[in-house]
Amino acid sequence: MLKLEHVKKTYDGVTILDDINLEIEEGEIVSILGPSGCGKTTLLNLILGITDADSGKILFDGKDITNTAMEKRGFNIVFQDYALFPNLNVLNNITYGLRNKPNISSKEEVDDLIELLGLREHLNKKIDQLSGGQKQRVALARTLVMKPKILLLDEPLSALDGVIKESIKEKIRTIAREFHLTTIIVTHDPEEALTLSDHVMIINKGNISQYGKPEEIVKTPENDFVQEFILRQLEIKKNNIYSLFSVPRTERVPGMMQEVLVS
Ligand SMILES: Nc1ncnc2c1ncn2[C@@H]1O[C@H](COP(=O)(O)OP(=O)(O)OP(=O)(O)O)[C@@H](O)[C@H]1O
Repeated sequence: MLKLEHVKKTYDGVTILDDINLEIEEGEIVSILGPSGCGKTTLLNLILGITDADSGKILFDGKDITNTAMEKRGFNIVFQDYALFPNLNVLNNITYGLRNKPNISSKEEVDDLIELLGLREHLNKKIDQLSGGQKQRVALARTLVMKPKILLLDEPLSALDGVIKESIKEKIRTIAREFHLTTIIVTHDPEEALTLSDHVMIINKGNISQYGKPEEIVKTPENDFVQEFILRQLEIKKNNIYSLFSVPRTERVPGMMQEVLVS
C-alpha cells in the first residue's frame, strides 16, 4: 500500500535518513519509534510531501508519488500541538475542512464520528475550555471527517497521561479497525509504540534499527541499540508497573508486561 524504497534525506550535507525501506499494508497501525533527533519527523514529512527526498521512491497503491504535491497525496496529519482554531467552537473546528469540500463526509458520518469520539456534550465549547484529551479527540475528528487515505499522528499521546492516554489509545485502535485506516504514529515512547501498533519501526541515527511486530521486538531485539535503549526504558517502566501491581520478581514471566500494559 505505502512503500518507501531506498529513501535518503540530507540537510546541509548531513545525512538525516539513510536508505529507508518500508512497506505498510492497508489498515495497519505502524509506529515510527526512536530518540529525539533520529529523523522521525523528517520521515513523516517525506511521507506527507512537506519535504522532498534526495533520492529513493515513495509509492502508494503501486503509484510513484515521490514528486506528487502534498495536497494531492490525500494523507492527513494530526500535529502534536493539535493546531485547532481557538476562535471556533468544537463543532466548527471538526467541520472546518468540509466548508470547501462539503461532499466528503455526510451529516450522518460527521455525527457518527462525534459519537465515536465522545464529543457530543462539548460541541458548543471553545477550544480553551477543553482538556488535553478532549483537544486530541477534536483534532482526530477534524482530520477524520476529511477521510484521509493515511492518518499520520505526531506524538499523539505525549501531552496526555494515565487514564486519558489509555482512552485515546483505544480510540485510535477503534478508528484504525473500524475505518480500515492505515495509521502511522511517530513516538519516542517504546511503551506507546509496542502497545498500540501492528508493526514498529525503530530508527537510530537515520537508519532502521529493527522493523517488526511488537512481540518480535520484545522477544528478539536485533541489535544492541534496540536491546539497550528501547528495552531498558521498558524495563524501568515494567518494574514500576510490576511494583504498582505488587507482582513479586519471582512471579514475573515474559509477556506479562504486555498483558499488564494492554489490559
Ligand atoms: N529543515 C531542517 N534543516 C536542517 N536540519 C534539519 C531540518 N529539519 C530537521 N533537521 C535535523 O534533522 C535531524 C532529525 O530531525 P527530526 O526532527 O526528524 O528528528 P525527530 O526524531 O523527529 O526528533 P524529535 O523527537 O526531537 O522531534 C535533527 O538533527 C535536526 O536538527
